[in-house]
Amino acid sequence: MASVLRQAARLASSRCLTQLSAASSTSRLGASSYNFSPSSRNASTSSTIKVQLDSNTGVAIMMFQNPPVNSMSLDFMTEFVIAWDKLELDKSCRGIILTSALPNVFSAGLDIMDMYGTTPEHRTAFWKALQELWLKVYGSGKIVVAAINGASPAGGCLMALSCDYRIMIDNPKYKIGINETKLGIVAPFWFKDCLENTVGYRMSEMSVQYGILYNSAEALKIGLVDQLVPEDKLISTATETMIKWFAIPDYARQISKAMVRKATMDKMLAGREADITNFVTFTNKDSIQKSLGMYMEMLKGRKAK
Ligand SMILES: CCCCCCCCC/C=C/C(=O)SCCNC(=O)CCNC(=O)[C@H](O)C(C)(C)COP(=O)(O)OP(=O)(O)OC[C@H]1O[C@@H](n2cnc3c(N)ncnc32)[C@H](O)[C@@H]1OP(=O)(O)O
Repeated sequence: MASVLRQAARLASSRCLTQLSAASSTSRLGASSYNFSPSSRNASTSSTIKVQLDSNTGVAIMMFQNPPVNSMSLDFMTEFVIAWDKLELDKSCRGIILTSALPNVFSAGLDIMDMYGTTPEHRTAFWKALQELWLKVYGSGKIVVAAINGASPAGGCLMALSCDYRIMIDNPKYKIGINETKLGIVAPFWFKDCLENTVGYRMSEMSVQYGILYNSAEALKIGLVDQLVPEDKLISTATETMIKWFAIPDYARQISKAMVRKATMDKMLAGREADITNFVTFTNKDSIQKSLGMYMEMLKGRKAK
């Protein structure tokens, strides 16, 4: 089966290479060069992001390794974007699987310590980095599959929602959702838009207000994830899924994807500066700082028990 899929991918790949390079100019590409050799499995590791690209299949696996919980700190997001840009420029890469190198957690979302007790300048850089990351993943011309191998709250859920397909380990202990209100903070409009685009208006209305974290079965039921698999099948299923998507000509798929996502991206781009100001102003408030501090204490206290 795997070899048949690989062969199909190679055929599709050779048929679409010209189209892919033409389409690349329409996708959001980054700025650096990244020369994987054309026919082998290549690895690249920064301190928090590990990338493996199989140039035979065109599938790259990008693993988060920012212990203890893959929180999205400014450093993590900066390294993510650098690694992402390199893959975007690599024509042998047609799709990217996002997953975690740590057990039990995909990503704990934004690093609360970057929002708590930091300067407005720091929070401005932090929020810009998040916007940049999201624009790149959501607007990518590549096929992006989330292989969710653990908890995925808030920013972690946003990361998954920005992919084209979500596969999650079938385990009720892993939760995913937009839980910001539980921290006493508000998810920005573009988090909400991504959720709404995926699960619909009514479900997102309930979800963002209550700050609901769904277990894997619930997430599948509402369409927040597309597929559940046993833990030992996660990466193989993600890879096989990706290779099936490769049968679609890239150019047509990329234009279709851009068409579907354009309104959400344009809305965010138009409100980008205001969104940064909102975030900084909001997190300047004493009441919000207090909520964040209490939440961190709760997390640490929970561990002590
Ligand atoms: C108007 C609009 C304007 C805009 C207004 C503002 C908009 C902001 C949008 C925010 C988006 C977000 O993503 S906010 C972040 C939301 N994230 C969360 O709520 C997740 C909180 N974390 C968890 O639930 C758990 O940690 C979980 C991920 C399930 C893993 O559980 P575990 O038992 O394995 O691990 P724990 O013991 O809990 O955590 C291990 C250590 O990691 C720390 N830790 C856990 N999550 C962390 C986090 N997100 N940031 C930093 N540190 C974190 C803990 O404190 C522990 O630190 P030590 O004790 O020192 O080891």
